[in-house]
Amino acid sequence: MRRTFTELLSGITILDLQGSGTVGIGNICFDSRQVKPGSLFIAVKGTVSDGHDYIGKAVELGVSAVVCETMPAVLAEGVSYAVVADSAIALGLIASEFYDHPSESMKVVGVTGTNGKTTVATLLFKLFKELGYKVGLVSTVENYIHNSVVPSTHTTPDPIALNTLLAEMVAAGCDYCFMEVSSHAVAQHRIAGLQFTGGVFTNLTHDHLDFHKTFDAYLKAKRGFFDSLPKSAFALTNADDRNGQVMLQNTKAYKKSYGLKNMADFKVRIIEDELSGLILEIDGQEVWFKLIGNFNAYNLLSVYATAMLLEQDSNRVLTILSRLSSAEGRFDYITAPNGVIAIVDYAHTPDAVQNVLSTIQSVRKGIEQVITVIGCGGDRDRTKRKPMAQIACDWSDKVILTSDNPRSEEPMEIIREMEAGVSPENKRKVLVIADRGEAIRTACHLAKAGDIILVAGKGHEKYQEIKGVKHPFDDKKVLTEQLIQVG
Ligand SMILES: CC(=O)N[C@H]1[C@@H](OP(=O)(O)OP(=O)(O)OC[C@H]2O[C@@H](n3ccc(=O)[nH]c3=O)[C@H](O)[C@@H]2O)O[C@H](CO)[C@@H](O)[C@@H]1O[C@H](C)C(=O)N[C@@H](C)C(=O)N[C@H](CCC(=O)O)C(=O)O
Ligand SMILES: Nc1ncnc2c1ncn2[C@@H]1O[C@H](COP(=O)(O)OP(=O)(O)OP(=O)(O)O)[C@@H](O)[C@H]1O
Ligand SMILES: N[C@H](CCC[C@H](N)C(=O)O)C(=O)O
Ligand SMILES: [Mg+2]
Repeated sequence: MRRTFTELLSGITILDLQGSGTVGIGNICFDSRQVKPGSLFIAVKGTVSDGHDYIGKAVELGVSAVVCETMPAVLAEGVSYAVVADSAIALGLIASEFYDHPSESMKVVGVTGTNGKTTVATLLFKLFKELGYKVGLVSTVENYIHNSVVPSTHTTPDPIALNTLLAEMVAAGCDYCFMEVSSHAVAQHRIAGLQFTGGVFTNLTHDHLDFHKTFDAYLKAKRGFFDSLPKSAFALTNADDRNGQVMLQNTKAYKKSYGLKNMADFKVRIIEDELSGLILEIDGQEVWFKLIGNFNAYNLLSVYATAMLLEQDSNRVLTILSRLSSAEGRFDYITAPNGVIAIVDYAHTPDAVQNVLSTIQSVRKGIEQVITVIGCGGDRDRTKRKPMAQIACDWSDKVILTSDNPRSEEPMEIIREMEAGVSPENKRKVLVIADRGEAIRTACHLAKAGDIILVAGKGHEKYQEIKGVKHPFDDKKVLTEQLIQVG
């Protein structure tokens, strides 16, 4: 794929151009550490550093052209430079152009919200595959190009990685792509230039305030996704979420809603919510689903509604959906030979912890203990720590506070911040064991037949990040080894 510099900039206002606009570009990049000779380097301002500081390095490594927001004081001979108002937006548009607008050659549906994105996007991916389509998936757990897995690094990748993936999906003949749209991705314009057929909103609760600073800024980032949808797209919102309507305030897309409580275009009624699954009434039909918990009634309904908006057959959709299991590490449970039930769940926000624990309360028989093992991620929203610990204590009989991914932080410091959320009357329930493996094993030793262990926060993750090193770690593996040994 070789294009001229100005061809790649089509649709972008160039504020200043120095050098030739017709220079051929063989590759695009935004990281000086990945420059290949003949590339176009796009300088983006980041959260840690500023790509503009690496223009000199990129030029040394042989780039042919540079896109930036301020013209460098010294220009290298034979290199072309274009100044644009926002190079993060330009990066998205250039990446789409470079890969021939792959999002326009498929039906791409984006899913955004604090919790449930992976669950909804993955269910849609599995459903549409079973309906007979070729499908792509962009998600926190894994990306898929129909049957081939591409490891995931982010919930929503950077624009170049994203358009590369989408182009591969188009090349593989995919009809649909279901993708998670994180608030970071909207704020950093990772999705600029993509054409969506539809957008789905799950819910908005406390998360990522380290990055967005205020809840209002977080809300606006999520809403930005719907603001950018075209008239031809659908915008499907959760009618029961406090911010469900606000999300669609400015959208040009046609608005649809789903819900359990409030008036909505797509409605569901919970008939039964048990450990064996959910029985829901959707569109007048009673259907059993493998997924567990009230919150999954929302996820299933949004998947059903999306399929209806994409004009699929209602009966086939419900039949297939009823057979599907959830994404890996989402209410993933094992029953040990000694009768202990252990659940691994990716709950890493206060709302998710509350949802998963209230689900456990609603399905438990009565006398058994609920033992929760929980930590909070380092270098992420610190204000989640207190409420997550508080909710864990309020809804469990015993809580083991431990480490999640401490990243660069001191594990015990994070745990101390969590402990501040433990009320005096809950103190007796709490144990502190910083080593996550040890914490899980202790929970297994404490549990008796019928007891329920919840290991929250890391779900599918196969590593634990401590001081910049990712050590192999798998909650479910530790549980399985321990419970089979104990049992
Ligand atoms: C906070 C955040 O979102 N950071 C992302 C961001 O990095 P950054 O802004 O810190 O970049 P930076 O280091 O300041 O560098 C600025 C620019 O200079 C360039 N640079 C830098 C150094 C150098 O030597 N040469 C060079 O050219 C960089 O390539 C970049 O273009 O842009 C990078 C490239 O796209 C991302 O990899 C990085 O994700 C980091 C690793 C991350 O952990 N992100 C998380 C918080 C994230 O994005 N999470 C969301 C949501 C999760 C969810 O709830 O599901 C996600 O979508 O995954
Ligand atoms: N609709 C929902 N409402 C509230 N909580 C939910 C919902 N769906 C899932 N959860 C909870 O949130 C956890 C994460 O779910 P999921 O991975 O689907 O969300 P996500 O939005 O993709 O998260 P992330 O932002 O980390 O990618 C689940 O393990 C469950 O505890
Ligand atoms: N995508 C989420 C993942 C959090 C998972 C949790 N295990 C942690 O490390 O905090 C984030 O980047 O905030
Ligand atoms: Mg996700």
